Amino acid sequence: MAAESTFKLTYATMFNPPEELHHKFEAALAQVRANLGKEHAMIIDGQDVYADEKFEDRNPANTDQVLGIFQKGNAGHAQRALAAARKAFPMWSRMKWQDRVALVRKAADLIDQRIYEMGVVVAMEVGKNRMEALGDVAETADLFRYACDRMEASNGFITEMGRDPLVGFESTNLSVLRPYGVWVVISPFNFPCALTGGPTAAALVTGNTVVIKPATDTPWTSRLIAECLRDAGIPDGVFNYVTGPGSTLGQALIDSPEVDGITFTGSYDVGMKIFRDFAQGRWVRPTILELGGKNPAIVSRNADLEDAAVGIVRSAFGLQGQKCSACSRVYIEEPVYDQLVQRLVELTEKLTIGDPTDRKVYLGPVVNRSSYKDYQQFCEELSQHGKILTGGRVLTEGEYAKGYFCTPTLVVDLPAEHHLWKQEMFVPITTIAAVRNLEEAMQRANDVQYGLTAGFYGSPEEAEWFFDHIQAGVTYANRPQGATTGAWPGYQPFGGWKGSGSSGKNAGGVHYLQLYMHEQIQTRVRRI
Ligand SMILES: NC(=O)c1ccc[n+]([C@@H]2O[C@H](COP(=O)([O-])OP(=O)(O)OC[C@H]3O[C@@H](n4cnc5c(N)ncnc54)[C@H](O)[C@@H]3O)[C@@H](O)[C@H]2O)c1
Ligand SMILES: N[C@@H](CCC=O)C(=O)O
Repeated sequence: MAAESTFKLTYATMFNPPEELHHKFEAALAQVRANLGKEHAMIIDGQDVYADEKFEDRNPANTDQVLGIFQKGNAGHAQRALAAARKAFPMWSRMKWQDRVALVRKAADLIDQRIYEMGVVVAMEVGKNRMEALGDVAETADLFRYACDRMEASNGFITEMGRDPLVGFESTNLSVLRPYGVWVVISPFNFPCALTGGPTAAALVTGNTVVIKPATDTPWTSRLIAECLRDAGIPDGVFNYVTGPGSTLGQALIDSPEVDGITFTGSYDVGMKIFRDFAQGRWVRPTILELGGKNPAIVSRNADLEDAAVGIVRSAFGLQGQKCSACSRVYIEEPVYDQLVQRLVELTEKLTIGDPTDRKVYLGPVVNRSSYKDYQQFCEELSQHGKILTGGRVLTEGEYAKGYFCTPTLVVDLPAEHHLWKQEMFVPITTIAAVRNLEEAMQRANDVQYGLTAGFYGSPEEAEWFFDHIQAGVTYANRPQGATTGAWPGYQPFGGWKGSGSSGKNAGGVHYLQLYMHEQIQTRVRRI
């Protein structure tokens, strides 16, 4: 975002962008549209690699539109990519860390240079509105730079320790964090840029070599990240990009003894399977899992209700509720329940739905037919067991006829024991309940297997109580920019507790890079 020098794009600032940003997005949109339907290769050992089988990447806003043709990589491609990464590891890991930092920074600059093109691809591939799409790309460049900054701030993680109190000897001790080896990054569809690029940058800057496998709904965005890494001059084999189904290609990566560590971001069920499968190796290998969420907002009788309403609606329906951090549950103290619910409905009904590349649109389509069907089934069930206040239907006429468009949905009167209070739906549906007091809200908020993000609206004293009691890795108080969403590297490092994540250290934070390295103590003794 260098051109808009006074404007720093983050998920919290994206609501009033400068006009210039829209002009540049429009220009990039025209260019990308003129280049749809092309075939894209995998990248293994620096070479474009084609598979016998292919798959189509289609636009969820208009499923007639083929965005690109991608390679259906198989177990053989997984082995080739891992072998290339293994071969490159000695050179890359022994390179001065300052040189690795320089290359990763250069890749960040290239991402910035291509931000509009990449933003358009994210919007078309995922269905993100244009500001969310540009945010995903800008976040990626910031994650790259943050990883570089942490490497520098930590002196490459080389730390002088105490000297042994020996008579007649000088004994110096160094703690050196060193890379593990070959790292696999498996990413989800919803943040195809940041959640592919962020772990990749962390793994690379710390000296690991990488194999990237994106979600099958979003292979194009990751191809563009891979191009930025390649064009920055990162040597052949240091990163490799393969595409294909998780159940075959992804599983082959997980099952390989050639993998030294993995970062998986995706659903709880797939993540737990990967965790168990990966544990079948000969020793314990680092497994960073970033999983689902069922993120609550709690609203006290002392809250600023307008801030609460705006923040909840943004977090419930940004990216069509398909953020791990989406606000999918709301607990409101009884005295302000009616007033807040009325305002939530008003704001929800004002949201614009349509082609997400259009600047006026807030909600695009959900990502694929499976999510579209899920939405319809959830709405059917919720209408039987609760009351749908607004939404609850898909749009199928006119401009919506060829896409997966779902109306943003608010539900009340769902019994507290209903399973949809606990299950991640990952579509634009939020359930709302009245609570007698904040203790009841907190008990219900924590009574799920997840612990990713949470939001609170109330007095400053109540907010401190909230932080102290909520079981979640990213927590916000009194934030109209987003009740539970909108974390940014360096500001809100992102990660979850309980079933939402394995490492307990958040991405884009001060403790993250260390997850990609193991410690070696080097003791050097000489007689004096
Ligand atoms: N905690 C976080 O930071 C975070 C961020 C974004 C999304 N998510 C979660 O991701 C989910 C949505 O993304 P999704 O639908 O793409 O998730 P998903 O679990 O369906 O897929 C994620 C990735 O895993 C791959 N995969 C599937 N089966 C595999 C297997 N057997 N072996 C190896 N790889 C396999 C997929 O191809 C994809 O690349 C939600 O649950 C969301 O909460 C979490
Ligand atoms: N950075 C995102 C979370 C990514 C998960 O899907 C947010 O905070 O909204």
